[in-house]
Amino acid sequence: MNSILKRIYEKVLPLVGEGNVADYIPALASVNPNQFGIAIYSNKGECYTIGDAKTPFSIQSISKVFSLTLAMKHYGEGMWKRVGREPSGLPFNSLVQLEYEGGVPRNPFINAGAIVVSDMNQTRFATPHYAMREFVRRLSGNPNIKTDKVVADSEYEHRSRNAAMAYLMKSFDNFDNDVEDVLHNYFSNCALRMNCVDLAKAFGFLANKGYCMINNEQVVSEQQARQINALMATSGLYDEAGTFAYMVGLPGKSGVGGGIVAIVPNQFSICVWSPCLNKVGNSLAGVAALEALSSEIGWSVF
Ligand SMILES: NC(=O)CC[C@H](N)C(=O)O
Repeated sequence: MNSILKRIYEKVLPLVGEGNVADYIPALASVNPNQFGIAIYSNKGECYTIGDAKTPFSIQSISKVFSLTLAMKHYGEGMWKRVGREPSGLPFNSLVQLEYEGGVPRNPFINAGAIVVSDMNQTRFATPHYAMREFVRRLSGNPNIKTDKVVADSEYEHRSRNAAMAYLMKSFDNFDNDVEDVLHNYFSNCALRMNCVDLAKAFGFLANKGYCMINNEQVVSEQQARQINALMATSGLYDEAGTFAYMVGLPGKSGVGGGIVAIVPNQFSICVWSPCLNKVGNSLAGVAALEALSSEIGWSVF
C-alpha cells in the first residue's frame, strides 16, 4: 500500500496548485494552496499516509455527512419528509430548485439540505455544535479536534445566500428553529478543523457496516451505513457526482476546504486533501488522486 500511495502522490503532485482556493469565504482564501495529503484507514485498523496527511484543514461540507448521521440516528425514516434523496444537478448553493420544489431541498448534501438537517439537530440537542464536535472526536479518536472560529465567523458574516435558503425554507414551513441560531451551528460544523488521518478514521464506520472500531460503537445500523454511502455516491460531489461515480466508482464527499472522503465498503475509508478547487468546488488534485487510486487498485462499488 505504501508504494502505491507513493506512486499516486508523485503522479498527482504536478496538479497541486492548479485551480483556485475557495475565496467566497474570505478566511479560507488565505490557505497555502501547495498542500496535498492522503490517508487510508483499513477495517483492520491500519493507517497509511503520505504528504500533508497530518495538517488540519477546514472540513466544510464533509461535515454534512456527520450532521446527516446524527439526524438519521434520531429521526430515522421520518426525516425524509423534510429533505429529499435525489441528486440536484445544480451547484451546492443554488436557490432556484428550492423555490419551485416547495422548500424541500433535493438532498442532505447541498447547502439547503444540510441546513434543514442542522435545523433537525438544533431541535434535538441543547448545544448542537458541541454535540457534533464531541461526535467527531469520538469517531476519530482525537479529543483535540477544534472549531476554527475565524472561519465560522467569516462564513456567518458572508451568510446571505445560505440565510436566503434558510428563510425560504421557513416561508414554506420547513424550518422549526431560529434561522440565525441554526446558521451559527451549521457554519461552526463546517469550520471544524481535521486532518486526513482524523477524517479517514472518523469515516471508518461507513466502510465497516456502521461500526466504529475506534470507540467500539455501532454508530448507525448496517442498513443506514449502506444508505449514507448511497447518498454520498449519488450526491456527495454536487453536480460532479455522476462523473465521480464514472471515474472513481466510490461513495465520496467533498468540501470547499479541499478535502474529499471516499469509502471502499467493507475495506477502507480514504481522505485526500489539496486546497485548490475545480469549477464545481471539488479539490482538483483530490479528485485526480482518487481516480488514480481506484484505477490502480481496481476499487469500485460498481
Ligand atoms: N461545498 C461546501 O463545502 C460549502 C460549505 C460552506 N460552508 C457553505 O456553506 O457554503
